[in-house]
Amino acid sequence: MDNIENLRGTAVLDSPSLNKGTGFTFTQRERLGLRGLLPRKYESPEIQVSRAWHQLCAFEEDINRYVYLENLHMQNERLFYRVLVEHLEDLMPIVYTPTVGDAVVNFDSLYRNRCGMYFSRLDSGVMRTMLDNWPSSDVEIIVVTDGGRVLGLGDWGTNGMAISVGKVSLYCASGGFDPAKAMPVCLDLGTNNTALTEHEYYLGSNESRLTGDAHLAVVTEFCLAVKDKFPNCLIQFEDFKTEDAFRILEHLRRKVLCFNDDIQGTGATILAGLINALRAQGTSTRDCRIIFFGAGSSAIGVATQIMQLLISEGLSETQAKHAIWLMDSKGLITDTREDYDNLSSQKRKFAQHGEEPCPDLGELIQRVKPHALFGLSGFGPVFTREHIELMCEHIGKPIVFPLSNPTSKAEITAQDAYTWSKGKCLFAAGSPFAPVTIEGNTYVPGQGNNMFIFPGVGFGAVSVRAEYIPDSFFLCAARALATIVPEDEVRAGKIYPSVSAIRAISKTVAVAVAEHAYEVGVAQLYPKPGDMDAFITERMWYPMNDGAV
Ligand SMILES: NC(=O)C1=CN([C@@H]2O[C@H](COP(=O)(O)OP(=O)(O)OC[C@H]3O[C@@H](n4cnc5c(N)ncnc54)[C@H](O)[C@@H]3O)[C@@H](O)[C@H]2O)C=CC1
Ligand SMILES: CC(=O)C(=O)O
Ligand SMILES: [Mg+2]
Repeated sequence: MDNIENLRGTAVLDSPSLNKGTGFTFTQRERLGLRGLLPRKYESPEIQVSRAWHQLCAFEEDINRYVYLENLHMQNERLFYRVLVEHLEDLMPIVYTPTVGDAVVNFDSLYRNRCGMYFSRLDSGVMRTMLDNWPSSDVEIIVVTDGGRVLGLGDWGTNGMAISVGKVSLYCASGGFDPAKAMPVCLDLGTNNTALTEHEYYLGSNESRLTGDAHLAVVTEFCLAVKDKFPNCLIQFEDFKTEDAFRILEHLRRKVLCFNDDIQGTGATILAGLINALRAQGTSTRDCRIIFFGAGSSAIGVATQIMQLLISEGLSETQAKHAIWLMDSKGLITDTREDYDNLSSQKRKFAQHGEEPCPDLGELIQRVKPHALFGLSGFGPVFTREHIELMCEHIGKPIVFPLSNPTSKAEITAQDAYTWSKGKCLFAAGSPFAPVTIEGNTYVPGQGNNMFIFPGVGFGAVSVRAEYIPDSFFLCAARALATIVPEDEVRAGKIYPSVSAIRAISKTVAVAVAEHAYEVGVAQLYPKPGDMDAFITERMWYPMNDGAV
C-alpha cells in the first residue's frame, strides 16, 4: 500500500488508502504539503458521511448509487467504508445483491478505474511475478471469480470482477478485514457469452471458455502463486460454474487456505436458517423433508451440510438422505432416472433410491409432503400459487426459501409467498424483499444469503492462521449463526438476524470458528489467545479517521 512517509501533496490525495479529503487536520496538511489543496474547513467523519449520504440519496437509480459509491471507493477508501458501515442495511443492496448484478452486466460499459487484479491463460508462468505489482505486500483475503456463473445471471466473463469487488467490500465492512489487505481478482479464462465478446467495450479475452484440466491448471498456478507471495492469505472461490467449482475445491482444499462460498458458505447459511425455521415450525430436524428446486453447486452445498448435521444427530446416511429431495431441470434426482449414469457424482450421492422419476414440482410436493421448499435454480419466478397451497395443505407453517439471486431470479416474491400462504409461510430469500402487509398484519422477510457466513469464517480462519479450512468450520459457523436469533423471536417466525447487525454477527461467527480451529487442530497461531472474543474484536478493522496519517 502507499506509504505516507514517501508521499506529499496531490500524491497523498490521489491515494485511495491515504486520502482523507477534508478530514486531514491542519497539522497533517502542513506536514504532508496539502495546504491550499483542500478547502479551509476541517471536517469530522460524521460530516463527511452525512454529505456523502445526502449525495447518494439524490440519485434515483440504484445503479447510479453503485457508480457513485465505487468512485468514492477509488478516491477515499476510508470514507467509502465509513458510509457503508453506518448505512449497512440501506447500502448492502447496492454494493451487493441485487444491484451488483446490474453492475456485473454493465461492468465493461461503466469501467473507469482499476479495482483488483486480472490473470489469464496468457499469464501462465508469470503469475507469481505479477503479484509483485500489487501495491501491498501483505494480503489476507482474496475473492476470485472467473465470471463463469455470476449470481443467477450466467456467464459474464471478466465483467465478473464486480462480484469479487462486492464480496471484498463485505469482507471489510462486515468481516473486519483491513481493505489494505484485501484483493478482488478476476481470472480471464474466456467466455461463451458471445453477445458480451461482440460488444465493443468488453474488456476480456474473446476466446471461448477454458474447460477441464486447462482451466484447472490456470486456477492452480494462481493459487500457488498467492500462497508463495502471501502465505497467510485466504482465497475465496466465487461464482465459478458448478463443475469447475467442485473440481477446483477438491483439488486445492488441502493445498491452499481456501473455500468455495457458493458451495460451503451457502451451505452453512441455509442450514442455520433451516435450524431456526424448523424450530419455528415445531418440527424436529431428524424428521424434516426438504425439496430443493435446483441441484447445482449451491444446492449440493446446502444438502451436504444438512446431511452432516443429521448424521451428527445420530441418523444413518440412508435415513439422512430421506430428508433431501433434489430436483434439477429434468426433475427429481433418483436412481431410476434414465440419465442416472451420466449424473455428476455430487448429484448421484443424493439420488433417491427406487423412487419413480418426477419432472413436476407440484406432483413432487404432493408425493413428499415437504416441510421446506428451497429455490436454488437461478430461474424465477417459478413457484406458483398451487405449489404454495399444496405446501400449506399438510404443514401449518411451510418453509419457503427462494434463494436465487438477484431479485429477478428469486423463485417467488415475498408478496406472493405471504399472500398465497395467507401469511403462514416462514420466508427467507437470497436478495432483500420489503415487508409485506396482508389484512393489517405485516411480515418481515428474512435474507438467506451467504453474506452472514463468509466474512466471519474468513476472518476467524485468517486470525488464527488456519492451515486449511475443514468442512466442520461451516457446521460450527451455521450453529453460531442460528443461535444469534433469540428463541422468542424464532418462535415468532424470525429466521435470520437483521442485516444491520452484520458486523456483530460476523464477529460471533469468527470467534466460534477461531475456537473450533484449535479444537480440530488446524490453528497455527500459538500461544492460543486467552480471550478469543477480545482477540477477534481487537483485530477487526474499523474505518476511523485516525491512524498514521
Ligand atoms: N442465497 C445465497 O446465498 C446464494 C444463492 N445462490 C443462487 O443460487 C442459484 C443457483 O446457483 P448454482 O447452484 O451455483 O447454479 P447452477 O447453475 O449450478 O444450478 C442451477 C440448478 O438449477 C436447475 N434448474 C435450472 N432451471 C431449472 C428449471 N427450470 N427447473 C428445474 N431445475 C432447474 C439446474 O438443472 C441446476 O441443477 C443462483 O441464482 C445463485 O445466485 C448461490 C449461492 C448463494
Ligand atoms: C450470494 C451468492 O454468492 C450468489 O448468489 O452466487
Ligand atoms: Mg456466489
